[in-house]
Amino acid sequence: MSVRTVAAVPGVPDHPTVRLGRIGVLLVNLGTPDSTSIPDIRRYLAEFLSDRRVIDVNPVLWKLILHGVILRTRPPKTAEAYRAIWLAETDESPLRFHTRATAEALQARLDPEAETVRVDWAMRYGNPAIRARMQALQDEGCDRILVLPLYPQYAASTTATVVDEVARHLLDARWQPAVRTVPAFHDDPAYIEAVAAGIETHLGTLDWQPEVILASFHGLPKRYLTLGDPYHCHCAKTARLLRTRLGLDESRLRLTFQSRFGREEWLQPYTDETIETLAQSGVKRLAVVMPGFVADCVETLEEIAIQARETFEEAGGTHFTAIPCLNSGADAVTLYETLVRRELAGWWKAEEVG
Ligand SMILES: C=CC1=C(C)c2cc3[nH]c(cc4nc(cc5[nH]c(cc1n2)c(C)c5CCC(=O)O)C(CCC(=O)O)=C4C)c(C)c3C=C
Ligand SMILES: [Fe+2]
Ligand SMILES: [Fe+2]
Repeated sequence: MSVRTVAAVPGVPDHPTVRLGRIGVLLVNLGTPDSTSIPDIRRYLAEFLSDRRVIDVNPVLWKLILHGVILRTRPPKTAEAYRAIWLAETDESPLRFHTRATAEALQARLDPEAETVRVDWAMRYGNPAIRARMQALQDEGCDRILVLPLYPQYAASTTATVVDEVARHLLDARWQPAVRTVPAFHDDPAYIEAVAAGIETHLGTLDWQPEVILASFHGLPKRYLTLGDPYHCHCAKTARLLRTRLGLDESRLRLTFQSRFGREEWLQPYTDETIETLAQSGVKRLAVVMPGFVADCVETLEEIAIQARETFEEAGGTHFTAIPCLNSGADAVTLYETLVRRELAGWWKAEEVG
């Protein structure tokens, strides 16, 4: 199939010229504030924490708590964390930087001239918004759009809420594109290989080796697991496949969960408590890999590389390293290229893409 131009709609004299037949690929990540100012952080947290997929408690009660307590108390603390990791050169968060760089590199791999495949990126919360980028892709002639939520492990709080937002765009569209979504890739050999290679490369740069590696994933309320969310199982499977690939047993590569929010119980074991216990029990050298985050962000660079390091060293550890996420490196782009080509093959004959 080739790109074609529809010059006019018969009977509609001033109908604009439309270019059709392109495929859009939309990479979607979680989101990020526009700046580290308190109002921008508050706006971002308000959007994020008002999402029923993220916080599912009684909506009336939650609105009171969110606006009455959380959005008054949390923004200064969150702003401080973002300031510690903000990229001065491009004036943005690392998550935003890597999401954009990944989209650009993937465009170059798939179709450098963007003749038939147009790669774009969006954020679920904050900017650029999913609905704006879906429309922009359509305006550029994409009548099919492949959405890639950048979460290896499915969670309703992450993957599903991206698809919800795409669906809201479709609900309002008079002329809908055809849409596909890339499924979770927690056990995909291409993903496991990329993460394992990242661990090996990073450890190869050190003049010491860890006694223990923690595979630390973002947590979720434990209740979400009992309600049927497969996230915990996806994380456990990723950790198991990494152990097999790296030849490590459960005591050398441990599964933990970080970034708790609120008072209820979250998935266990907790990363911070595990780090403290390990140091107190005599472990001196620790590495932390965060395979659930495809790009470094406030949760990996501040909570782990800064805070968790302090926790470990204060409890007696001597050597600590936070392994970089896939970010926008060649391995990451190869992974996304594999995932995207597999889906596009259903729309185009493989040889027609790129
Ligand atoms: C990778 C998967 C993620 C899951 C699952 C997830 C669930 C989840 N998160 C919160 C609350 C917060 N998360 C915050 C930051 C944040 N979360 C993820 C990813 C997942 N979240 C990322 C990649 C980031 C970093 C974004 C960046 O720009 O760097 C924050 C904001 C920071 C802070 O104030 O601590 C909050 C709040 C909940 C409640 C939740 C599931 C219910
Ligand atoms: Fe989060
Ligand atoms: Fe956090």
